[in-house]
Amino acid sequence: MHAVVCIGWTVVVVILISLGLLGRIIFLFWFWPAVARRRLLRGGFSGPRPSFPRGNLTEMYCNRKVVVEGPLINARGAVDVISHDIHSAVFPYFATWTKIFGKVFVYWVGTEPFVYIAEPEFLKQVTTSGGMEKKWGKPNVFKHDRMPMFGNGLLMVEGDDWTHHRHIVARAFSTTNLNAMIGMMVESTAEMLDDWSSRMAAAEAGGREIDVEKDIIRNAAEIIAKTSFGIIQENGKKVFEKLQHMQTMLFKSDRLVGVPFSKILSPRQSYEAWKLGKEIDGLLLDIIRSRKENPGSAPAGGGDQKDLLGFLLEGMDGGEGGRRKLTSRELVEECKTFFFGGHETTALALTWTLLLLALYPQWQKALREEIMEVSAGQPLTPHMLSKLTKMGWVWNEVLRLYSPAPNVQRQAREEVVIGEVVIPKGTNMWVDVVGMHHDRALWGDDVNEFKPERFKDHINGGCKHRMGFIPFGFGGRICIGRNLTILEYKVVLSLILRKFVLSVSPAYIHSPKIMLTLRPSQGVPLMLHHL
Ligand code: HEM
Repeated sequence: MHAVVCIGWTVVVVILISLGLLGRIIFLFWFWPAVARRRLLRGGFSGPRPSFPRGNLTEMYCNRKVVVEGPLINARGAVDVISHDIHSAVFPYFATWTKIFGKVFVYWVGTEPFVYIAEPEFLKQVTTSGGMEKKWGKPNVFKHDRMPMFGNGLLMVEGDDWTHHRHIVARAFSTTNLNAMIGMMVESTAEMLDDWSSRMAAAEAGGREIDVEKDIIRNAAEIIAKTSFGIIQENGKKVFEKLQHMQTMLFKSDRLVGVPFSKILSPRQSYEAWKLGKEIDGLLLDIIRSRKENPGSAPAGGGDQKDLLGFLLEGMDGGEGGRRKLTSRELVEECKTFFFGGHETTALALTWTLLLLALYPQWQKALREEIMEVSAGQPLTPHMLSKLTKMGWVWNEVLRLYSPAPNVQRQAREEVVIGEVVIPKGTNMWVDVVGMHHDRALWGDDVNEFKPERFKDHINGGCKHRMGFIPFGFGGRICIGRNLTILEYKVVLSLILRKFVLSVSPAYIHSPKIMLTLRPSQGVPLMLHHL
């Protein structure tokens, strides 16, 4: 009798728990999205009709056409100038929807609503004006998905933790600290250029074709690994190989982000990303532990060079202003954030630049002359780099046309009200950086032309709105690595242009594509000649 009662109660408890779970699932994935949709429509937003459970993902990915232009060299052997009008190639769905719904509308990633924004004035009003910034955090849907990559590093933390991390990390990115890293950048790049030279020695006269994208990414990964956590040893190499592997894995499963239980749909990828995350954390913790035990141990190339981790540890030891130190776990997550946030973006800015300089030899010549004049073949110094003005214009124009970070996202932590417009708590925001950087209304009729001189007299390139040019994001969360990245850009580009002349290979196919970042999906084969 007693046993029967026990079984009865167990069944009741199991049923209640199941009903509770079912209720929560229905609330999260059906009821809340339905209410949010009604409120957004009532608040004046239009947009494509979503379906359950994929939202608008089917239109976004399944029917997707990748626009490929090329080959670049026409039948007469002459270079055809390729089009930089890339918005409809990389975001065909947004290009179609903006024609129907305008520059602000709502679309759905699975059961998650996203307000699409390609209108800088609207962006300004909802994010930076009148204390709005505090109302926005990072989308939970991406946070969970990219946890093994960024953890709770600076890119993802919010609130007081963000203020605390940003304060500590910013000190590591001071000009003095960054300048001390030039040696490491030169060292890695010199190895890459020596490799190019030896590959050229084996080639026939007339130059050698090299897919610069792969090598530039590898070089940038090595530089960021050295400058972040000082690694050159086998242990360190393992870390960055695993980090790169994890990035590929997470991108593959990215396609189902926002769809309920998507992790269960790709269990192998989720498990492997988790496992890789654990291995990387373990290796980084070892590096941190040994650096804490031997604070004087030099990173990378030895001597008095320091990496970002070294500066973070040093800052912590000061126990500044009674602030809490970063824990070892937080340091691991910052190191991963530097790696993921820092290497591919910088490498892509460099890769697109090499392509554009190969396409526009007059600019290649102008930059080479500037470098020769400023450095006269001597080792690069911070002072020399600061005098590379034209290179600065080219840098900005590349970031405008081929922005490595093609979008920025946020999620409303509380209700956002701007006049008649109401954005419910929990709604996400997707800022289309590529869309704004290619908007004729903001830049004029030459919007899709490569014209670095537009930055000669205007820091904003003559864009009609202050927030229409945002390669590094906006507001308080603007990229913390932007001074590091321009330094690396100038060092690597100067070393390449001092040694090689670049032209476009007939094999190049112009096919930019979004893979988290904006990448040349078919690589960038260039013809290299010694100067
Ligand atoms: C061309 C190169 C780069 C581009 C285009 C770029 C772009 C961006 C953008 C758009 C954001 C804002 C993200 C948001 O608001 O959600 C950002 C933030 C960030 N970037 Fe970069 N980045 C570059 C290089 C770097 C480098 C070299 C590092 C570090 C080594 C870095 C580390 C970060 C971090 C930690 C944040 C988060 C800042 C915060 O939320 O306080 N980035 N970056």
